[in-house]
Amino acid sequence: MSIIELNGIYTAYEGGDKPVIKDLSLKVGRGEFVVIGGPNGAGKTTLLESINGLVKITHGSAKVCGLDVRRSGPDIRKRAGYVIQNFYFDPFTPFTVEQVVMMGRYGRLGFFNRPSEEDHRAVDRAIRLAGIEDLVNKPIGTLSGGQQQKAMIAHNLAKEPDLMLLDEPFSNLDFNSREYFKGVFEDIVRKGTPVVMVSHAFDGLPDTGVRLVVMEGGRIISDMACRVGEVEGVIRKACAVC
Ligand SMILES: Nc1ncnc2c1ncn2[C@@H]1O[C@H](COP(=O)(O)OP(=O)(O)OP(=O)(O)O)[C@@H](O)[C@H]1O
Repeated sequence: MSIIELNGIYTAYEGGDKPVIKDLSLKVGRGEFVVIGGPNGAGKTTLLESINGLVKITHGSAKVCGLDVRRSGPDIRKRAGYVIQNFYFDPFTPFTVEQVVMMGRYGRLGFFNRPSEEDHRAVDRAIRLAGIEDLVNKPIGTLSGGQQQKAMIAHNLAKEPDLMLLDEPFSNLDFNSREYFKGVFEDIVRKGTPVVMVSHAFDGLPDTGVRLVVMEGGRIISDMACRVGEVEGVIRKACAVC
């Protein structure tokens, strides 16, 4: 069964006169690691936000986790992790790192319910996995860009999502952290959860082989499986536009 099933979708921003995504079809199943590349403005972020219902789909059909995206955006967002590109918290944001990671559980437990033992265990696991144990009591807005990014990855890991959407998740991370999180994402895929990662420079490609999707002008212009060792050659061939 496909986790993502888009058929001929068009999407437009509020007030935008032209569609950004045009006649795009994409199927992603369990255990797939899909990397989306392409030039600035190609529609990569818009595609992620079409998948989780944040951008309006005007034509075509879209199912994610078995739900109709046009009707069930909020439910899909409870089940899909989404690490946003270049997101920064205001320095005065009144939440600690641990609270932000716990918010990843709210889709399961509801805003007003008390976290259970299981929620605390999931949060502890995510914090450990992201290597931010020393930051848990710090106000999120006082952290560096890279530390905030790790906290947001932890927030999405704590969610234990059915699908993980990542928008340039390595942009603020140093080399060692990139290598480390690449392994974390590979592990999610190995356990069956599909990952769809936007990576402008095809950065942080997993060593295990990957499906490379290249976008330009709101369309997919290339979609191919690519085994370990083939990545560079495939990118050169597929992505003269990048
Ligand atoms: N909130 C918005 N309202 C209107 N148009 C938008 C909005 N966000 C993006 N766009 C437009 O949609 C198009 C695609 O943008 P998008 O951010 O999806 O591209 P991208 O491939 O992710 O680019 P980049 O590599 O620079 O992040 C661009 O022309 C952009 O101007």
